[in-house]
Amino acid sequence: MGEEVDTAFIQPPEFRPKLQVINETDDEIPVIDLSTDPKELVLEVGLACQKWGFFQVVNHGVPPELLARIQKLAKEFFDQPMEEKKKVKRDEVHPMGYHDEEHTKNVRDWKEVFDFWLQDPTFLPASHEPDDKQLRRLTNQWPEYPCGFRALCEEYAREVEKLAFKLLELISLSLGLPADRIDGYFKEQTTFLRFNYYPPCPNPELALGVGPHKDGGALTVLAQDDVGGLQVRRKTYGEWIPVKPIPEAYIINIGDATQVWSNDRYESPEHRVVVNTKKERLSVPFFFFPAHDAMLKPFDELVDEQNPARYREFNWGKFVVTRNRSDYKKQDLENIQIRHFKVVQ
Ligand SMILES: O=C(O)CCC(=O)C(=O)O
Ligand SMILES: [Fe+2]
Repeated sequence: MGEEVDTAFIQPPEFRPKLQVINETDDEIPVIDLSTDPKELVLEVGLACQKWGFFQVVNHGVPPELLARIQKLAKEFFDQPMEEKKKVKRDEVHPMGYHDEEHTKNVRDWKEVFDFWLQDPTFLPASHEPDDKQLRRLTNQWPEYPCGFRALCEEYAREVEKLAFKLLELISLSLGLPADRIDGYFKEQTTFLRFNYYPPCPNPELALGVGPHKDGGALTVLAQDDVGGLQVRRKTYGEWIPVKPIPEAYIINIGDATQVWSNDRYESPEHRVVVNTKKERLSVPFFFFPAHDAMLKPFDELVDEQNPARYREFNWGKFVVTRNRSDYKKQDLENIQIRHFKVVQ
């Protein structure tokens, strides 16, 4: 044994990954062809959302050469000296930019990130205090190098946004709702994109690239490279299932907002990223987040006497800001989760 990771990265024993190769199962995360006949497509999406909350899509409309260019650009950014990356370091005033101390559940993740808002500026509540009605105007931080970074990031984000809206419509239809039922929550958005860079790790049995978590928004549209490492926790037996890299496909997962809207018909799945000793890995998630003033609760159409609402209404902006408080200060209490809005039955 040579190097050892810093203790900040060490997962509690129950969270450490078992690294033996998981036997191939015939029960894999579904791959959905978006060029399928619309009626069939809605059924496939509905089944995938119910069973896994995770699926991959092909024939999705995002040009593969654009994805290849953005992956190359992101890699060039992370390959720069730390001094250069720190010029766009994220802090409390600029919550977007470069960061290498991301924590999930108070344990440090083995990765570096670069974040940017889809909409510049983006508005969020100034504080988590319920009575504070002030807003903060938030803007992106762009590095000087690699050249053309901003233009390509913006072009890529707009293409993935189209795919995200298409998926939102399919999800809406699969719940028996009109295609545009959810669109209104996204006129103004708090969506952001992220580059996740996972360097090789000397102790992949002790640390994780990202600890177990659920994504917050409506859905996530994620590109991964060919290395692998993303795992989803299966609902029925609870074991961790790898999400197989498929060239040019996007991985889609349901987030907390959709869980609330659907009144738990679709659940936001738990997932994590394992790292390895040899290969670096890059992933590019698009976190499709509603507007700061969106009020979230189960859709009336999905609620009746047999199926009462399982969540009380809450404000999306305050939820996000409360969650983000743990980014810079270690919190004693567990971070806010949607189950804190659950109605006790
Ligand atoms: O890197 C990945 O494959 C997934 C990362 C992830 O879950 C996240 O950034 O929320
Ligand atoms: Fe995630």
